[in-house]
Amino acid sequence: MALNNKIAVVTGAVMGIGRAVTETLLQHGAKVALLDVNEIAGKNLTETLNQQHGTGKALFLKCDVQSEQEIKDTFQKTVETFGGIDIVCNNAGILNEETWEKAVSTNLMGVIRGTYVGMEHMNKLTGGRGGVIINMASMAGIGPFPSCPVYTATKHGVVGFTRAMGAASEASGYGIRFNVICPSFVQTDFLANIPEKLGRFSHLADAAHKLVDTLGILSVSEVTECFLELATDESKNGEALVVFPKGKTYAKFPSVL
Ligand SMILES: NC(=O)C1=CN([C@@H]2O[C@H](COP(=O)(O)OP(=O)(O)OC[C@H]3O[C@@H](n4cnc5c(N)ncnc54)[C@H](O)[C@@H]3O)[C@@H](O)[C@H]2O)C=CC1
Ligand SMILES: CC/C=C\CC(=O)/C=C/C=C\C=C\C=C\[C@@H](O)[C@@H](O)C/C=C\CCC(=O)O
Repeated sequence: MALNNKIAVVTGAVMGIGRAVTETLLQHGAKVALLDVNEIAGKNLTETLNQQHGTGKALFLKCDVQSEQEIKDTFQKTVETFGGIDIVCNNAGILNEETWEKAVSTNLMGVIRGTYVGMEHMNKLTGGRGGVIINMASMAGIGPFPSCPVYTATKHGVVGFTRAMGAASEASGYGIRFNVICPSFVQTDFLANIPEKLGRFSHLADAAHKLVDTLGILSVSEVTECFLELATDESKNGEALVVFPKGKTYAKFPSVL
């Protein structure tokens, strides 16, 4: 699928990986709705992006992915402004083992909300034109990360949900592909103040830092390369693409059938 003139929604679009995904989409000729809780930074970034890529290419919409109503309203506004939705990147996520219910609501439920509302506009069976939904998990969605069990659970949930949606789409004819990216550590503000975010597991912060040293740190562009591959390669559906500094690989899962 070529990205030129496609319409995309990115959650958590103002910082880090989401911002890089947004910039990549714009560079490839797509129009992008940037959804984020950070209104001031979001408006500033969008002004800059429209100067770089052309007026009206980027649209900032304040949205907390914890709210189904805000997701519905902002996706609707995207359709009214740009004329449809072809690509959704459910990227917004947090690390906080203390306020763990907020982490579940943001990281897992936010992805499910964004997927289901995205489908309302994209499903070929209900008048949409199909497209691709790419969710942001983590390597912690493939293997356990002892210092953050709830974060691990949310990311395992995102991987399982995306794979199941890929199979459901194929079986139902939605015309939408569903894929998930599982990066190891990425150079963003997310990695700041890790011990404070681990709550009752803050005593495992040193082990987490050692894992960062062992695995190394990815640049956001290594993640956007994965995004581009999953967005443009029409053969990819229900895939989990794992990326770490040594390279990227499609995850293989045990089959019970
Ligand atoms: N940085 C890393 O090492 C890794 C990050 N990830 C995942 O990538 C995704 C993005 O992470 P980063 O860019 O590193 O984080 P970041 O903290 O740099 O940026 C996150 C963005 O999401 C926004 N956001 C947070 N909560 C939100 C909410 N409820 N609704 C809407 N927007 C919200 C923030 O305002 C910010 O703009 C997350 O899902 C994270 O779990 C996965 C693997 C590694
Ligand atoms: C602290 C969280 C920071 C970033 C979030 C993120 O999503 C990054 C994840 C990066 C890598 C995750 C790797 C998980 C690997 C597991 O499967 C195990 O192999 C790790 C086992 C032990 C690690 C040592 C420890 O933390 O105790």
